[in-house]
Amino acid sequence: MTGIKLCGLTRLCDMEAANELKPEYIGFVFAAKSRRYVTPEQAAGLRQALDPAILAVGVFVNEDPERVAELLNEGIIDLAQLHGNETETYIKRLRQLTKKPLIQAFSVDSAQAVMQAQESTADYILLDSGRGGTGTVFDWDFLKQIKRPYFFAGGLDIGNVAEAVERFHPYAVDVSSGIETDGVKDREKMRQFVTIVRSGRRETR
Ligand SMILES: O=C(O)c1ccccc1NCC(=O)[C@H](O)[C@H](O)COP(=O)(O)O
Repeated sequence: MTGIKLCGLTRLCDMEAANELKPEYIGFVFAAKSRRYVTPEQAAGLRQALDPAILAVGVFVNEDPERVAELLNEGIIDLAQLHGNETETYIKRLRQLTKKPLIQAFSVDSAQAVMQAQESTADYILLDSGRGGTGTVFDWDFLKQIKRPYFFAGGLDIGNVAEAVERFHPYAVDVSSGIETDGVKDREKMRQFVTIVRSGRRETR
């Protein structure tokens, strides 16, 4: 069954929605330039309100590995998502600092990018359209090449996620912009997104 990651959650009410919907993962964005940025202190508070069965992913862009490891080892997050230009050397360094799992994000703009993603030594790969959290869809035809399980991201929403799951059977789908209205998470869109993925089809009502 395809897993679900609801990314860019920032508020206590988002935790309540997640607890009700039970995605496998939620994401906190620690990239300072993001409008979804949360401080480690905010994330720690939100994490306390989160059902412990749901894994919390920290999203980082070229962050100091020491800082990433600190959040993992303190238990504020369960996995780190590397969403910048992190290299294999960076991953090796992070492995020395923590045993927690890593997700490496790749921007899918060519078949070559997909091949490069497959070679990653991270525990998981995430295929996205670019910088992250932009709501932009990439050319899904590039996914025909891939032979490794992946998080499928980039512009997914309640209108296209059923097709994404049906055609590609990803390890998990990842959404942020598609479950927002006017820049904040929308509980009803979150609910619809989760229902569609779980049932494998679009809601009729
Ligand atoms: O959300 C952000 O602002 C962000 C900033 C920098 C790096 C990553 C970021 N978000 C990651 C995600 O939200 C998801 O992993 C993914 O990109 C899906 O986003 P969307 O296309 O908006 O559904």
